Amino acid sequence: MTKATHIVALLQSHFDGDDEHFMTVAMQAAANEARLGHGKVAQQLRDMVDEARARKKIKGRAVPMVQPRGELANLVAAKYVDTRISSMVLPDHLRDRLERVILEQRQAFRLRQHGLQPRRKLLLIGPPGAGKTMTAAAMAGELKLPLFSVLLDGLLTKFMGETASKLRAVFSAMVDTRGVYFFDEFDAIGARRSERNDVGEIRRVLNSFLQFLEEDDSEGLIVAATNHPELLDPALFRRFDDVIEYALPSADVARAILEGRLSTFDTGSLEWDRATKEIEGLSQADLSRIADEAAKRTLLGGRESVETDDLLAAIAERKAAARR
Ligand SMILES: Nc1ncnc2c1ncn2[C@@H]1O[C@H](COP(=O)(O)OP(=O)(O)OP(=O)(O)O)[C@@H](O)[C@H]1O
Repeated sequence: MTKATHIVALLQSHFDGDDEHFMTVAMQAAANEARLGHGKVAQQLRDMVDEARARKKIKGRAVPMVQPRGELANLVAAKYVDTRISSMVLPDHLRDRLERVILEQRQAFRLRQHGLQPRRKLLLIGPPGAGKTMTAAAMAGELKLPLFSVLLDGLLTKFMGETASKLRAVFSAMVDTRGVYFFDEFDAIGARRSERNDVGEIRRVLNSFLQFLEEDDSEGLIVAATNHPELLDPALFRRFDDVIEYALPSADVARAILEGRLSTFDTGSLEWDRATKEIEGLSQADLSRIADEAAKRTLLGGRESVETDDLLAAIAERKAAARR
């Protein structure tokens, strides 16, 4: 058993907020356990101290990334978000996959203790407005991590080699600051290597990305998203831990999105069947806009309940805008 004096010293250093002394005492306790022949628990204590020290080192080096400085300021936009998976309307299979990533991240320490790696490199594919960006935000919100959106305009320059070095800066930031790093419109980076293009720059960028992704063992999440998976180099798919596919909403999902956004209104008299017939082909993003538009019509009409005509007019307007 660990000596009572160790427990007293651990408590004392905990109350004093002296992390270094806390870890020294923990190592003394480990040595004591080893002397008593309790090799397994001794090793467990040492591993925990090593892990805690590594985390501290990472934290200690952190740039205050909410305002990225220097070159990084042009490469990533940082923010804290409070989006949740529960605020998304998702088919069960998709919700299960996203929750699995979050669970693995939350239990990362336990997994690593057994030599297992949590899922942390995700590729999201699917049509525009289907919730890929919202997913990246929800991951950040659930894990209480900052969301770093990589700015393609800052990253992709016409000068050979410069983009690769900027990409390196983003990947080093991942080591310094744990967060969700979101590469939207990822096809701009991940297009096929065989594609002919200006002076081979894109090919070079892709090769760098593949290399950085492969070497990366930071603790954050890398989330790449594209509406054009067919343009991606096949080599990319297997470098991600998970490729998650998004689709336009089913009638049930569509109705749930509308109902969710209109939840502060009375929707009791809405003829849902008439409305859902009209929404085929519209995305989750279209539906949230439609709900907002119907809500405005209701409010400005001085009513408390949304009428079918409010919704049908909002749908027609959205479809017309999409055709333009
Ligand atoms: N599953 C969902 N549940 C509820 N609302 C959603 C969902 N997916 C998307 N939305 C709504 O649509 C908006 C746009 O979605 P988002 O930006 O995540 O789409 P995207 O797939 O990233 O699109 P793009 O490829 O055009 O960037 C969200 O801000 C949200 O209001």
